Amino acid sequence: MTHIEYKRKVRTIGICGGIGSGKTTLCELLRNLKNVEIINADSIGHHVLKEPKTITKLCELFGEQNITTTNEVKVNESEELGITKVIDRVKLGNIVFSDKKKMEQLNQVMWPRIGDEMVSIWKEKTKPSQTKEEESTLFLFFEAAVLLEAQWHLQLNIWDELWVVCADKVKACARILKRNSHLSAEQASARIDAQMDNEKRIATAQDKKISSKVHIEVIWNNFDTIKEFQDVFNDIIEKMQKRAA
Ligand SMILES: CC(C)(COP(=O)(O)OP(=O)(O)OC[C@H]1O[C@@H](n2cnc3c(N)ncnc32)[C@H](O)[C@@H]1O)[C@@H](O)C(=O)NCCC(=O)NCCS
Ligand SMILES: Nc1ncnc2c1ncn2[C@@H]1O[C@H](COP(=O)(O)OP(=O)(O)OP(=O)(O)O)[C@@H](O)[C@H]1O
Repeated sequence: MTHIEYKRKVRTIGICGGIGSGKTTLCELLRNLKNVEIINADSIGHHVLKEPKTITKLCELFGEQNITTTNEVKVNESEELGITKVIDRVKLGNIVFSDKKKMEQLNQVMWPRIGDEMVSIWKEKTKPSQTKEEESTLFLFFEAAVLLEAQWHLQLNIWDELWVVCADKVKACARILKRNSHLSAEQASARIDAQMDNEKRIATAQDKKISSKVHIEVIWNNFDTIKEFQDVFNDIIEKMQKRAA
């Protein structure tokens, strides 16, 4: 018996950009469109932080008492409770966002695992199926703040486009302070400085190694209202659809 396989056209787009630049806002606008799926690399990272291997490795690096908290969880069918240790992201964040070396140690553990998960998801979404699917192109977005820092633009062979979202530091800092009220101005500023600056990010994305194969879109979001950003967004989507046609 012959099996017919149907392959839907998928266009894979990475969204990167600094903290507070507007990646999530952009994704919220994308969610209103048809044929769009968005995968968030921060969420993949949060799952990776729950893997026993990761917990063991990070406790060795940073000290169990410094980065974990204990949780009461159901351990069996009869609702018995047990204690388990989980990574406390606030504690870990406070350590790594103020210490470049420690951030590098964390990245060495996390980035390969997150990258592997992104490729697995991409393989799943792009594999042929036995049922006839929609003929329209699926736009598969990966929102990954540190996409360029992690070298995923070069290491993961999945991209059709890379979108770089940018906002000036003062703007980004004000947005972070408004959104994360537990952070001080110094902490917000340290988080921005822990990442690539806009200039380097744009230059990295526009480097021939990647821009010769992948469409690069630089998106400035220094606006004070979502309405102003929406106008820019509409234009970007129109061009994205033309490229996919
Ligand atoms: C440091 C951790 C524990 C903080 O967790 P928390 O829930 O507070 O933040 P969350 O994961 O939601 O990230 C929020 C933002 O912080 C910035 N950020 C996160 N990790 C990093 C990093 N390694 N380098 C620079 N900036 C980072 C990004 O802008 C991200 O969008 C967590 O971010 C982490 O494990 N980071 C390492 C893995 C990683 O790089 N994740 C980001 C994938 S895009
Ligand atoms: N054009 C805009 N007008 C008004 N507010 C905005 C605009 N863009 C973003 N914001 C606000 O700024 C804050 C940060 O934006 P957003 O969460 O989209 O950034 P981000 O790049 O996803 O940041 P992070 O990496 O920290 O998750 C949010 O509260 C958002 O509502």
